[in-house]
Amino acid sequence: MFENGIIFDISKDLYYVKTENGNYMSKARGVFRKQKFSPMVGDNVKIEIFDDNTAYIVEVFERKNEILRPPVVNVDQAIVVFSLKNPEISYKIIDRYIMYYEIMNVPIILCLNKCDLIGEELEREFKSIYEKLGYKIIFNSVNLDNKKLFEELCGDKISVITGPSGVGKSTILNYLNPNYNIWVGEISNKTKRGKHTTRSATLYEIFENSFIIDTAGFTSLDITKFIENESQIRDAFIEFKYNLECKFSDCKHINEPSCYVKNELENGNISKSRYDSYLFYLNEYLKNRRY
Ligand SMILES: Nc1nc2c(ncn2[C@@H]2O[C@H](COP(=O)(O)OP(=O)(O)OP(=O)(O)O)[C@@H](O)[C@H]2O)c(=O)[nH]1
Ligand SMILES: [Zn+2]
Repeated sequence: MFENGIIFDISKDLYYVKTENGNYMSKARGVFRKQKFSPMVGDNVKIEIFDDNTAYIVEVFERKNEILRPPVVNVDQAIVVFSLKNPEISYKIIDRYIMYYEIMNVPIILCLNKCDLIGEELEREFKSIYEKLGYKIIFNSVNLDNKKLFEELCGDKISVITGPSGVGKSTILNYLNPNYNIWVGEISNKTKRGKHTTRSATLYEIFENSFIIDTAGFTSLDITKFIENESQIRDAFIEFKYNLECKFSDCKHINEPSCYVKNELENGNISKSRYDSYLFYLNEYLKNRRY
């Protein structure tokens, strides 16, 4: 019997696959190993289930994308959670997350959490920088009921939820689904889940058919490893996309004459904090890259 499903967890060489009819613990056919191909969390797969209840992945369908941190494929969006108080997350760090997911080609939703702790002025400053970039922004706190909004944004999608430690990611997930950190379901072909030590990323079904991956934050060094060239950094700042209007088509927007970005910076249309982040991460990359 064949069924299609999605890998929601991996432990050693066991793949946990959710299909319409249940969850199956599967092995991968040897052919994948020979091709040095590893099925990943988020993969859409075909499994073959035998009478003795063993299951094997026989086919992995084409991937939409693949991100490295956390190691997941077919991600629809990243929800970047941060706070401006308790902890006070700097714009530079927010920009690091944005940059990373832009480079990974994953749509971004910003979630300013703990809104109850910040005054109007700080909120206004934040809005003046980030609203004009065009990212969806969720203003959230424990006092606000944003369940519907999250449901709408996450419906039928695989979302990564990420952000620095302590900003309230677990609180959000628990609020959205009080069972979120409990095992997602029974395994149809085994009674015990078995030892589960090498967990790297797990899809949780936060709402029906809406998966979320909770992931810890990352450091800037992690990012430098994934960047292949400096223009990727420039292009990750989406308001710099007017490259064509710079005199030089490969303008880095630093010292070049007739630079649209520097012009916009002077006019106040591009935020100084964003431009500073760009210079900061560009320098960091140039310092750390391996030749
Ligand atoms: N004032 C306020 N505090 C909050 C809010 N949301 C969460 N907290 C508190 O912030 C602290 C950290 O929340 P967590 O949900 O554990 O944060 P996290 O992002 O999951 O942290 P890590 O597990 O370290 O990644 C807890 O003490 C929460 O009670 C909020 O909206 N307002
Ligand atoms: Zn320029």
